[in-house]
Amino acid sequence: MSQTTQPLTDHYDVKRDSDGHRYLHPLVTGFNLTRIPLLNKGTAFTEDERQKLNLDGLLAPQIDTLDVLAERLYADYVKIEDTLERHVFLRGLQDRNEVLFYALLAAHVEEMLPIVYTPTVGLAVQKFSQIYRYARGLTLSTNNIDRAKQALSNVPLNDVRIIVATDSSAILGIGDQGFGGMAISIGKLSLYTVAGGVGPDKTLPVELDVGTGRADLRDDPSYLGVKHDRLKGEEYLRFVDRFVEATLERFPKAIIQWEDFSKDTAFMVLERYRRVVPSFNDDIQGTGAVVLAGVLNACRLKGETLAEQRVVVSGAGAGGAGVAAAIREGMRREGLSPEDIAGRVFVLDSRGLLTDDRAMEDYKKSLATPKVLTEGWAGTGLLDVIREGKATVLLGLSGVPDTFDEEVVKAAMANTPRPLVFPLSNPTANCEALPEDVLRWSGGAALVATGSPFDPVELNGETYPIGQGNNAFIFPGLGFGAILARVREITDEMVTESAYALAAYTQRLHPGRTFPPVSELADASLEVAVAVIKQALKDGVATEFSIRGLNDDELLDVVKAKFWQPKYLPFRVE
Ligand SMILES: O=C([O-])CC(=O)C(=O)O
Ligand SMILES: [Mg+2]
Repeated sequence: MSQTTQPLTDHYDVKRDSDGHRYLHPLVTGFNLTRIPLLNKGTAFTEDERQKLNLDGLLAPQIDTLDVLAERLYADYVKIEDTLERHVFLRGLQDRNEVLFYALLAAHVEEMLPIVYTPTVGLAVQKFSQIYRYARGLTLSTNNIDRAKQALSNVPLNDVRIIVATDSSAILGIGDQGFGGMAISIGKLSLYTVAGGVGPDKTLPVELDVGTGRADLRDDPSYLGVKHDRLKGEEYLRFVDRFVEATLERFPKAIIQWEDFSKDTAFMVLERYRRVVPSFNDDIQGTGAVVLAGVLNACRLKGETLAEQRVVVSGAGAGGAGVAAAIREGMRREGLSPEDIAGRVFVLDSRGLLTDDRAMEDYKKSLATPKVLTEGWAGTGLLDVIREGKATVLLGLSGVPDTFDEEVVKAAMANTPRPLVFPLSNPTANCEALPEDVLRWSGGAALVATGSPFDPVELNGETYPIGQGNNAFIFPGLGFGAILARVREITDEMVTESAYALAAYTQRLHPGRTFPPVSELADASLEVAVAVIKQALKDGVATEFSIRGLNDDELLDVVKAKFWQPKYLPFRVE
């Protein structure tokens, strides 16, 4: 094959000058350089670069700085009213000039997170075929899975460290989305960079298009995914095996975050691969950890412990199961026995309380309440469980709006003056209750946190900030710590430590809150990363030598130094 037919995997080297400053040595110049989002600087190419890189005459005469470009883009951005249009605008920028995208995002995290991430990303997933513009990430489908290695070799990156992969079977709370799930992989990775310090050249969104169970998508001529039913059973596993095999070969240092797999595949995929490739499931483990952190903080605000609570988890999918497991682990750490815990954590699916006499999927069995504990109860529906189980904490992971209605909240208030009510499902339309309703019904007494962003609630002259209990507070730091420690495996303890690190961060800096403000996502992630590295060392899964024996402050310095910042590096051709 001639040079020009090679895939574009080597388009630059990052080098250091004699003073240790980084610069880019481009292997591509001229017009092509302006078409590579990781390298394009738009009008910020300097006069010298323009001349040396064959760009002379191709750009506007004006030479801008990154800051000026970001301000100009922001002025355009705010003129757009529709949130999906804003998402498309930002995604377009990401596909054109990636450093500028991250500079803009970093400068407006709180404002733009709801656009690149939940809730707008939910809409972007649903409309993905309509808003699709450029190639980004890796799509494996039944059309090309037999050529997975070739497909991986076409990815224009050489050192991917973090992959977010989805089979789109349970996107957020909105279910099977077929090919559109790619938007969630892209959105999660934007957070890895802006909040988790992983350079965009080290990130790869992956869509595993195994088909869709939705006939409406398959029949839609504008749908861009493969138009057959989902692979199941052996065929499904062989598909994912091939992805993992090809990934291990091409990107041996990569970690995989499994995202939005339905309960039918999430547990199996996690267990099948977590010791083959360092990986974790964001919905089971990330959501579990973030909710544990928020519940610990809310308990402290009440002057109580977690071990004193009685917890109802509404929803037994990946998120619900993960949250129940995390809460149980938290109670175990506070000294409760398995028997004590069994009487304090109640998990409900769409048919009511999981009790051990019921027929159910394997993964639910460990979540079930012993039937004997419910003897004499009036029933096993949500209200019955809250009343009979004396619930003090309500965690919504069902994806069903209005699950936590006034009667439900008042039932919890009969058990405790200040119940924790966390309607956590995403996006906003799938949230179990609106924070302002919960606060109104409880006269401001309930402690409320959600999964999607909500404005503070004003009630009787008081302002209540609504904590965002989203796994965005966990996965960027968890993944970054795992990358820096070069782990062989991501252990459950590493995930649990990330929860305690987030709780500690919040308690230290925002003692009145359940979660930090989203503007501090990156700061919180630094501390999560440190805790994850420490636990990786303790668990003997860290292979990175240079972090051994460092104290907390030294580890924090390492994490900060490695945190990628959006800057245009100078180009040099020798
Ligand atoms: O993406 C989010 O906002 C949180 C999450 O993982 C989910 O809801 O599935
Ligand atoms: Mg998710």
